[in-house]
Amino acid sequence: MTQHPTRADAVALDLASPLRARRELFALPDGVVYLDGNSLGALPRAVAPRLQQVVAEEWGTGLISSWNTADWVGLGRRVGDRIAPLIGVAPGDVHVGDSTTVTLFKTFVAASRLRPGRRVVVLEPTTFPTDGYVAAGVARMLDLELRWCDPADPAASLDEDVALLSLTHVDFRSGAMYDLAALTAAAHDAGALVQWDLCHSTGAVPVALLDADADIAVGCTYKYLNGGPGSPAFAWVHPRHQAAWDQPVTGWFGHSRPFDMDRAFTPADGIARMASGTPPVLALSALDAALDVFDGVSLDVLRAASLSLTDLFLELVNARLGSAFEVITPREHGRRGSQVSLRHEQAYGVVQALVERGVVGDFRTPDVARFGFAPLYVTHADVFDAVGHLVAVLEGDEHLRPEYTVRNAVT
Ligand SMILES: Cc1ncc(COP(=O)(O)O)c(C=O)c1O
Ligand SMILES: Nc1c(O)cccc1C(=O)C[C@H](N)C(=O)O
Repeated sequence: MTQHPTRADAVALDLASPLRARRELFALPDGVVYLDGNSLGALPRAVAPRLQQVVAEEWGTGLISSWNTADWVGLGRRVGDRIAPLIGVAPGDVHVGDSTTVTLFKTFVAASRLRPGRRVVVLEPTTFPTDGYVAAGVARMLDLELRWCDPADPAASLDEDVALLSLTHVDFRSGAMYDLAALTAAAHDAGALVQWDLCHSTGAVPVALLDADADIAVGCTYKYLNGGPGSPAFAWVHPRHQAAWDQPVTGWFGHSRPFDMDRAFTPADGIARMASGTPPVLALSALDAALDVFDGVSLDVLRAASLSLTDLFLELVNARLGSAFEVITPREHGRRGSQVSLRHEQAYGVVQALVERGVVGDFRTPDVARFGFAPLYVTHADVFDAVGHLVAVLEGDEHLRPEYTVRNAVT
């Protein structure tokens, strides 16, 4: 095998990293190398005390008055304001409150209604399944046509019938990243709107929605934003579309004056009309505390750290494992998110054997081992150790254990 960086080299990179103090903001278990932050982010230390305070004081003592005294009503907007700089938009334009799936339902419907003469919604077939399921449901409901594009060239599917191009910025399986600005421009050239699913980019990859002149974006907050299992998703709608934005779940929290209890629905101004029902205050509080870890972090520094980690992983895999795996993540920086995916016939066994050794990645059917590199808490030493365990798993045939022939893990 070829020469490769040593563990001392990896530690030196960690010591030189401007983010080195950030890892201490997370409560990671000892002895675990956590490379699954692209599925569920680690726990920031600030979350438990904040939840304790919200439960005991705001809920327990403040009771109903906390809607006003603790401004529970404005919590979603405040959290949205903290996500805004991470996706390159202005504060006041980000809604946080529902699951990604429900948010996508609202945005698919509202976006299609902005282009009434056009009947086609374009998606890449490699998208995360929920995006496709929701788009199909909306297409059935509104009598639209779903058009699956060539993932390598989504722009080729655009024509004068397309209302919306909806793409996932970073692919959940391969970690490949689309050129957000170029594809936004291509959609606009065809007279279509563009929606970006930012689940796998927000908090790890700089996103510049306003600079790119995008129309709509949706993303979850439990991956690189570390909001915790099931934390609410965000939605951004370009201000030019907000006045005409007509989302289908017109509940009282999206009303301009909810407590007037009017019979008629009058949507709130701006992005606030994306709300439907009572916001998930405990989940929003956890997310609010979790976002502290991004305070003072520049997106360029975050990106440099992410690329340094994925570069090192790729270099070590290449040098120490040769052709044992097919790397399905693009090697060009401009096309790579913050994960590396390796194809192997026994990928499930590989991932399970690694978990046994304390290295947590995940498996995606049928043959992909996925490793996410959350730049705020994954270190270069983690990367070095993970590859060492990967080598040991293959050398010891640990991935071939009979118990791994049945796939029974859900994540
Ligand atoms: C690209 C993408 N979209 C949507 C989702 C999921 O939606 P939800 O948060 O509703 O489970 C995921 C992951 O779970 C995802 O990776
Ligand atoms: N949201 C998840 C869940 O509730 C359970 C297990 C995994 C997830 C995920 O987020 C999966 C993830 N979106 C993926 O990229 O595969």
